[in-house]
Amino acid sequence: MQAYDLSQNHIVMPPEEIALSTNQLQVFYGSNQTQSMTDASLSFPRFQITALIGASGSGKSTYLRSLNRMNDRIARVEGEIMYRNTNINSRQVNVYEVRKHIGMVFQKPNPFAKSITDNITFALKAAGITDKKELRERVETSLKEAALWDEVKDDLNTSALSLSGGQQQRLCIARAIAMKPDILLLDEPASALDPISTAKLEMTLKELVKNYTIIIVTHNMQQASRISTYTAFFHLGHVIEYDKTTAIFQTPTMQATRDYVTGHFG
Ligand SMILES: Nc1ncnc2c1ncn2[C@@H]1O[C@H](COP(=O)(O)OP(=O)(O)OP(=O)(O)O)[C@@H](O)[C@H]1O
Repeated sequence: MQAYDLSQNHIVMPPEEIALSTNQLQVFYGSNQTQSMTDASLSFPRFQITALIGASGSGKSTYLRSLNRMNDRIARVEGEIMYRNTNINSRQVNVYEVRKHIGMVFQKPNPFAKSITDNITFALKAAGITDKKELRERVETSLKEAALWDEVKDDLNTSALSLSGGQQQRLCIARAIAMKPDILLLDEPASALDPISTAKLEMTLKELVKNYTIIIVTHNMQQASRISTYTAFFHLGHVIEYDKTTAIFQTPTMQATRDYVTGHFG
């Protein structure tokens, strides 16, 4: 692979209101503390979709998972993660509170082996919501927001495992937004889906971004350019370039970005 100068980068500060930002985020894995993320400083604009792109192993998931402290048990994460004027990477901050505000959807749909309703109410009940009417309303609202309601409204008590992969992934989105988060993190949410389910998921994300700030890891560059406003390009644990998606794909500043988006990478 061609060696790029990793000390150089091009990172813009979006002019919009910022929902979440990281300052010099560094991640170290394992007993020998291998550094997998170096000084990632990015700001994510509110009510926009930001895509994280880069080759396999470039650190996209490592970075994404750090944002709601999913790496706590497997890595040492240094640096600041600023959310509502608080550094949520501080040990004093309760991770369960963080995850109420910053929800996550994973690569493979992972509904619980429970009914559609129970998938959504499980975390709500654990958070102390017991009022039946409120639970019913939250189920309906979140399924509508995740564009799944019309397909499942007559089968709410059937097993979530009987849904198609695309429906399961939208159920996982519904489950995440039932907690009324501010920010949704999605780690390659369409990688296990067929093109029709992928298109439906993308349409859902375009609707959701009216109410949520979305950060999505994707391997699919067409997907990044279809749905995101901003894109960050990662390489070997470094953020090389962060800019408007149109700039990243049409007029990238850095050689590594140019090579990656034109398929001349490696
Ligand atoms: N749990 C872990 N323990 C040790 N090293 C890890 C762990 N998870 C990731 N890494 C390492 O961190 C680096 C970045 O991996 P990461 O999964 O974040 O990249 P990625 O860009 O998301 O890749 P992919 O697109 O294949 O998912 C890699 O070198 C990987 O081996």
